[in-house]
Amino acid sequence: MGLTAGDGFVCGLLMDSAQPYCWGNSIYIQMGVPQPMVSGVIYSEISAGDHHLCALRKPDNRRGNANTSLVDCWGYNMTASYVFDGMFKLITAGSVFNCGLFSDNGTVSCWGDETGSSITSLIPRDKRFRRISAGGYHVCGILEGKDSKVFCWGRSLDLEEQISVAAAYYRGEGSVDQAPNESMVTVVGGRFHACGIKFSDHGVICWGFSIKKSTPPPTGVKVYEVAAGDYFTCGVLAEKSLQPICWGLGFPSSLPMAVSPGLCVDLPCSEGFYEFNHETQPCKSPSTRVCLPCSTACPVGMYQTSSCTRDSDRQCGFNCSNCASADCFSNCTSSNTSSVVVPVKKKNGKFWSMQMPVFVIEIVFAVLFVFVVSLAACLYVRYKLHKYQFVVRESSMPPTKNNGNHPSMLKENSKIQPDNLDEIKIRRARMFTYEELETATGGFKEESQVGKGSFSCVFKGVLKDGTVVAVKRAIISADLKKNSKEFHTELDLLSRLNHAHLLNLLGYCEEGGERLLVYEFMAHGSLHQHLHSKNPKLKEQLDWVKRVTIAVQAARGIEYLHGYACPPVIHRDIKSSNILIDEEHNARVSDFGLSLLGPADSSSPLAELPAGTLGYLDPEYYRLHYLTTKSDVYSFGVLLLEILSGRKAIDMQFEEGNIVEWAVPQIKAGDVSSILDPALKHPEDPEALRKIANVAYKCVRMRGKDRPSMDKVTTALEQALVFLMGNHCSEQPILPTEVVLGSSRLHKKSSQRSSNRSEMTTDITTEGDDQRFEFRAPSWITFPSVTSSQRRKSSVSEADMVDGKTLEGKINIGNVVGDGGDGVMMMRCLEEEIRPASPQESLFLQHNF
Ligand SMILES: Nc1ncnc2c1ncn2[C@@H]1O[C@H](COP(=O)(O)OP(=O)(O)OP(=O)(O)O)[C@@H](O)[C@H]1O
Repeated sequence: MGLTAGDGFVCGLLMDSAQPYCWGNSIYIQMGVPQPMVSGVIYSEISAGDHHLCALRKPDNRRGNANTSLVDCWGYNMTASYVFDGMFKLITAGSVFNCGLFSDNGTVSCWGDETGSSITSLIPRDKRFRRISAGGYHVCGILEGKDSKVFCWGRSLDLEEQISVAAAYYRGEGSVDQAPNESMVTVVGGRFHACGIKFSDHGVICWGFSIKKSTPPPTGVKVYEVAAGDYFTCGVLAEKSLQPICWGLGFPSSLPMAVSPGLCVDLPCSEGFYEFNHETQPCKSPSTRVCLPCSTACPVGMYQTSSCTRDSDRQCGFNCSNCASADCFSNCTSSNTSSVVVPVKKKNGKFWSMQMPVFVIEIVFAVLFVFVVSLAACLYVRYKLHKYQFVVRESSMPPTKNNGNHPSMLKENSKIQPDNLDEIKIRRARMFTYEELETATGGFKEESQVGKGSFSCVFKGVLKDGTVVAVKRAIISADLKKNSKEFHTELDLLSRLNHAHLLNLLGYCEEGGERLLVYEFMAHGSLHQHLHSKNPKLKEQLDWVKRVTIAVQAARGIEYLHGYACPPVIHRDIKSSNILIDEEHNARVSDFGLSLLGPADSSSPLAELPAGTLGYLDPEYYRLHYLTTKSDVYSFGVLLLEILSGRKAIDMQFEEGNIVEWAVPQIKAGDVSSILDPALKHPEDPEALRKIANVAYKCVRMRGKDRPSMDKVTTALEQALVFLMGNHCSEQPILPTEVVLGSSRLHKKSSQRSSNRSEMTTDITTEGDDQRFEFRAPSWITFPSVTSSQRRKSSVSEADMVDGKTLEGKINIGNVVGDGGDGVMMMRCLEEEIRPASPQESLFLQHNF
């Protein structure tokens, strides 16, 4: 194979040096010729897994190793040279392993991550293969012999278990190692599925698991070649067009017009191959042709009608007088049971004459049906619109600040006046002209640039009225559609959300191809810049208290997204560069470009293709597309480890480059001090950091359902912060005022909380996530908003209830504000912020909760 691709990278064999050359965006496979590379070595074949590449060396008879195979691999966990007794015919890569097929005896040898795949221990030693193809955690091969049946093996128990958990999002008859009992010409492997081309009719057949929204494999078409991606497969249509077609999920949307089923080689084709003659003529030179391998035998139940010739493959036919398979029955007509194969033209003619009236009736019926349904739909929509307009006219209430912000109201309004939808959604954000922002940032000059993301550059700017802002300008790419999507997601979400620890959107600009978002300027940049700065002073600026405060604040922002926004929002890209720090070192969660509105019930996950940042990606989401709010919890766990250790989520300069794999064993062993950032002095009492490390460890558990929810994480972090600060710091509020505007979910939450009170225990940092007591921060951390006030109220009473004692003594709250004076004031604030629900809002609440 001269071209192969892994996760975010592609490699090809260079024509001149016959060495691999890679490009793309992978931290494991660098651009260029992979290193280390032995000079002068040439390769015959390459194959790439998720994060690795293997290349089969061309045999070098001069070195006397004629009967050995040498394979060089590079990338995650695989960089080494592997030597095997015997010659490999081909090599093939799964996600985390590689296999080779020996040419002399058809046996297989595999190497790589055995724990993830069990591939080596499951190799069928007694079987001989003609060809093999590996997918995610399995290998399928076509067995030698007349039958050409397929045999697959390999699995990950862990994955299988996860798939069964996520069964609602996968479909499939069984696991991928249960191949259908069919003779096949070729087979390929995806992540949890495999597909093959059937011998009988060259149609495709797939098995294993696929994601629910996947499109099914094509039927009734012949294909020449197939290739598989993680969750999709593509094939080249054999008969007419040589057009590629894909099925499954997540395949490329723009496909080339026609694809040659092989390379053009000089005529004549070698023995066992036939010339591929096609009207599209894939080969330019008249003396070259694509040579395709002749099939070696006819499948069971068929017999040879003509042998392999120079320009045609072996032809096989069914014996219609003795059909034993469904394929045979469908190929033979009842009127012709004695003949071997019914001539196609005759068969078609008769078929059409019988079927035509039926088709005509069906089409007339379908047209009538569509007409009636459309008419009914139009009448229904008209009726609804009329009703809503009536409700609006009836409503005497002018749009106040709060009711406009209410998501439910946005929904209803959008139904009433579709033309005003955009206006309503982005009502809080001001529209800027491009010129205004260009002036504010000095023409987007380089010195104004404060950061750069994958899809945008961020500039510092000063508006005419003196407001300092950050202007995020989407990098103008050919894919304006993608830019616009992320732009609108962020614009839409930020316009609806409002929380002290979410970055505030001030405005936007959408002119021509330009997409700009205007935010409050965060004077201290991102948490990433602080934690990973080469400047030790910048690192030290965030001492332990500041770091943990930032963690608490970020957790609150995310908790708001999950628990109080309606519908809940899954951020999908929680990482240190998306936690921004303002002048007073308060944290704001930013970058909603990838966010999704989740299902109201977090136990029903979204099947979304993975997006996010490597190192922070929830494995369950990454592998299974199982996306819930717990995916954000995983990323937040990685962020906590980053805060504690000062290490990047993935840092290949360390032997254990992945922060989770490095830190979790140490936390589990109780050795938290060894993961703490050496740039900071260890605190006198490391208990608080130990608690945070435990929270982080729970957040990064493999299964989402074993991770705590964000509200529990926040509670535990707040408690740790109190431990960390001791008495002396408790005089001043360290967390700024939260402002949470109306969310209907709120009402449910608070009532749930009060009804749950009796079940609550003390600490999520102790084992067992069902411990429900939500310890809340002491009152000097002010919560004059709805959520916060309610929390505070319940916290005080909950704290009072633990073991019948108050917790004051235990945690030494210091200047606790009693439930008297300030508490009353806070409740008044609450009423001012959230007015009583309007009739429409009440209706919405009743309807939804
Ligand atoms: N409001 C802001 N104030 C100050 N600096 C900001 C602001 N917003 C972003 N930045 C800086 O710009 C950088 C890039 O931000 P952006 O959100 O575009 O990308 P990212 O999240 O780092 O990367 P990606 O988009 O690839 O996930 C941030 O890391 C931060 O340093």
